[in-house]
Amino acid sequence: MATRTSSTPKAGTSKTRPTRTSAPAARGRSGAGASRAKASGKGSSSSRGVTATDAGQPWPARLIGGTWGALAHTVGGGVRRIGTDVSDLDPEERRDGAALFNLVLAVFIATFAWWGWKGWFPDAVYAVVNGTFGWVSLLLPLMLGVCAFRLFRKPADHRGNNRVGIGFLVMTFAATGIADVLGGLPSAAAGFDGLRAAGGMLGFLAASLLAAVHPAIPVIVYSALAFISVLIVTATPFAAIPRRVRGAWDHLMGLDLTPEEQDAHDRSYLYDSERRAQEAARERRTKKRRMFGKDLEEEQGSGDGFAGDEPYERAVVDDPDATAAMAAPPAGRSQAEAAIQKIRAAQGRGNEQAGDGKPVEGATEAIPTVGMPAPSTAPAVQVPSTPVAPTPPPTPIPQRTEQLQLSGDVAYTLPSSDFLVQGSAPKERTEANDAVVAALTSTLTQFNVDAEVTGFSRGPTVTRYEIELAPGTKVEKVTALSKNIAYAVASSDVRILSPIPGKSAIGIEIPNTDRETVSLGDVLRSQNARRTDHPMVMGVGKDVEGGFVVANLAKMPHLLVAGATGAGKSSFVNSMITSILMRSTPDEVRMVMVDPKRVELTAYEGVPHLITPIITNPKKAAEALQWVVREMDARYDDLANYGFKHIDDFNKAVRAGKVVPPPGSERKIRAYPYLLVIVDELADLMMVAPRDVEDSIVRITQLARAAGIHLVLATQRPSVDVVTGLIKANVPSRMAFATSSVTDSRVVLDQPGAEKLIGQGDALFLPMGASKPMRVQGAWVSESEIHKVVEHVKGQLQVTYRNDVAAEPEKKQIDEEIGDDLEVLLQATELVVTTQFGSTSMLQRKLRVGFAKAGRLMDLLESRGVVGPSEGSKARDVLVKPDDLPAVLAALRGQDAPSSSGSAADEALADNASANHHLGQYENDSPYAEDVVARDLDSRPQAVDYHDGDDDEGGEDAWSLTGR
Ligand SMILES: Nc1ncnc2c1ncn2[C@@H]1O[C@H](COP(=O)(O)OP(=O)(O)OP(=O)(O)O)[C@@H](O)[C@H]1O
Repeated sequence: MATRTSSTPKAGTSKTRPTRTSAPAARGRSGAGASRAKASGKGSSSSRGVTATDAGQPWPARLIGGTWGALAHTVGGGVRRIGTDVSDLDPEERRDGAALFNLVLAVFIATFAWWGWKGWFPDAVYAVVNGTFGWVSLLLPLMLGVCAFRLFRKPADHRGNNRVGIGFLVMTFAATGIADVLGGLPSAAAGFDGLRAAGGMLGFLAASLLAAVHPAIPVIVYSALAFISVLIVTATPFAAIPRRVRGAWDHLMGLDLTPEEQDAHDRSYLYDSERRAQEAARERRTKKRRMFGKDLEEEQGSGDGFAGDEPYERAVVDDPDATAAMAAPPAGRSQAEAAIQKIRAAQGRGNEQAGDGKPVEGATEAIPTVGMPAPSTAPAVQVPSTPVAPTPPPTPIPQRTEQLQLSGDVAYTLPSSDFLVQGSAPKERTEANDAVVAALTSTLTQFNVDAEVTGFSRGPTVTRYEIELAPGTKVEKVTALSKNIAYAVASSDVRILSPIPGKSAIGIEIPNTDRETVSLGDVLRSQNARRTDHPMVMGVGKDVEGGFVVANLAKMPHLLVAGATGAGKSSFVNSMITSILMRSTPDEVRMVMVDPKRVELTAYEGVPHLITPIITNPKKAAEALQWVVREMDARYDDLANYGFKHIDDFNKAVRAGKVVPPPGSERKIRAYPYLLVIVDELADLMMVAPRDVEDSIVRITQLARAAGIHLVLATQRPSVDVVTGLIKANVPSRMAFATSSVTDSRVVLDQPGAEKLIGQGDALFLPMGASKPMRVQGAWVSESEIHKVVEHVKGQLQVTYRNDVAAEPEKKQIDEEIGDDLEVLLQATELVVTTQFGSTSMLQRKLRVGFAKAGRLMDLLESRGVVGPSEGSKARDVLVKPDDLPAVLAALRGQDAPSSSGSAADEALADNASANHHLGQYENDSPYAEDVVARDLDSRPQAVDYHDGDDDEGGEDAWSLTGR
């Protein structure tokens, strides 16, 4: 029996291929293509009549081939029409010749096996068939008939057809084995007559050996095999057997389920993994926006929607009619014309739906941006004829399950989701998209590329058009056309993805001429954001398929944000901070903001999540990073002392009351908040203290994850001197906005791409662990929204700043830094101060040290205020007078300074003294009691310093557990 008599060699073997989309064109093309088509058996000569190569055959062969093909095609058309109105298929797909062969064989065997046709020819064939299969030959016409039917109806389902064929082979073999046993296990001596009455020759071979061991064995083995063969033929996994059996029973009893019930029923039977895969596929489908929308209502009605988000995440599924129209345009009309017509027809249907009792509300609403210049792209151009999803009413973000009770019994209310406005409804398809499809299609046709635009996913900024290649067409043929495509669609920002990750299709991302703004409110209200109430989750934006993207900053665990001026970095940082303010209390997340540009983050001044005023001085910022390192070390100490690996576990244990201070300690142990350190311009910091900043960043990024400390570094200068190799290696997540060069893109993402972005929030997001960046349109939050959120948050709690964050590092730190170099540093100080000449090469010569060591000494001198900053090849300014030398040397040695004049040395000494004093406090278990600076003495409760012990109770700092 044959499931497929002519196999299909991969068309990649041929240079030209008769296009799927146009059979007449294929016939008109080169003889090579046509002959290959024949060899392939695809719609072989049988179904397509005489081809060019047929012409080389003798006429009787041509006549038979042509007649067979015509007959097969007629029968195939008839079979396909049973129960449907589809009588024809793409000639490339048909297998009518093979199907007819199966059918003829089935009928022929039936004539003598079922109907007892006699004669020398049927008798001879019957003897062979019956002698081989025994009475199982009675089943053969049935099996062949099923195969023929499938081949006529589903010729392209190769896997299914092969499965059924293999299933029937197994079934035949098993049945002959059983028939042999039931026929009394005839011996070979019984001759053909004996075997024909049982399982034939095949049955004898199958059963005799097993029956020699025990007659029951072949019955058991072949019954099992027969059962398995039924499962193969019916494509029934073991897990689905009960469901199928029950389904069959219900069908017999007339208790069939409705499609919805069936769906629910199916799910309850599927294994978890299968269900998850199904749900993932369903989710993907719902996100996907296809060009040839079938029936939006139908998809929505299938019960796949997600509460509150359906209009955003709704999918438009393929319309086979539309695809068919693309595939086979009417003769005399170009492919592009046919596509456009089909699109218009589909669009008309979409409009009908929109008008069908479902008013399109809010479709033309743009995001109100009160009090600030609207983003240049904000109001999306409305195309009246475009089907638009109705905008859902904003659903409030559900109440957090956890009681938002701050330390000190202060109830804290998160800002209402109403503060963030609702964006305009996303569009599935606009006329601009249709125009691009037509342009792409005609470009492919003009350059004779055998490929077609099979769909597109419209995102807010760009649309990704999907192009599928005909077998044998090289990917390079499309990628080489990038300039022509850019020309055709009149956009220089065309980005080609080959392939689209996870798909056998090329993606062409083309900016929308009618782009849309993504409102942060919509992102935070999306299902993705609601799935978790993790306080560090931020709204990122929307991907190219229009799906909402949210990210957990705690999992990144550190993020580099880069892009040219005006590309959207600051807007992203704003969205990030606003997300945090919307979702977290100051007990959960604290922030350190560094804003050397002084204008970007001022709106957040005074929010209780801050632990220090917004730092604008780069030098102070570098110091703040050092504080973060100390903070991290302190947290690690606690983790180590209490035996936890991550701050989350520690916090959980604290909340459960399982962390108790050691006996004798009066410390009150509190959960540590996440600490988010945001640097809005890294370049400014790297200019003042490159080594210190790099050291701190590297140390933080290497270790801080477990301590709940996360860094976000933004820069508009992603060059190697700002984003050094060390920083890059330790900041795994990247968000690249449009960069000015491919070199910059490589610095941020390690690959090109960002230089092709189109600015204004268009970004490539490469979260930790991802191999390919994801294109997103960043979420937009307006100044007025930020203002509302900030006002609310400030109204809840009064900010409490610590004053040690941007302070000079402690003496202990200094000692550690100097390490074994104290002696040589003292000599260097003496030398520089007495000569008043701050030259590194002088230190090299006089102290006989290498260049690196001399440079380090000079840096140490700078950090202690002895010399000024480096001025290139010039000697540094010496800031200490020779008179002050003893005091400075004493300070370096860590000794008490003799009081003297108010010079830099004095200040150094004073700093040291204060550091000592500070340390003393630290050792006395109340280090930060005085650090809590209340800025505002109004009636609001104060944000509690999470390290602060309770003064009255003589509380101990969270990390002074060991009584240091
Ligand atoms: N996500 C967004 N959606 C819509 N428009 C945006 C978005 N992000 C930025 N824009 C537009 O781009 C302009 C510049 O953005 P932004 O100030 O964030 O750029 P930047 O990269 O921070 O620039 P700079 O480095 O000069 O501060 C904004 O004023 C706004 O009009």
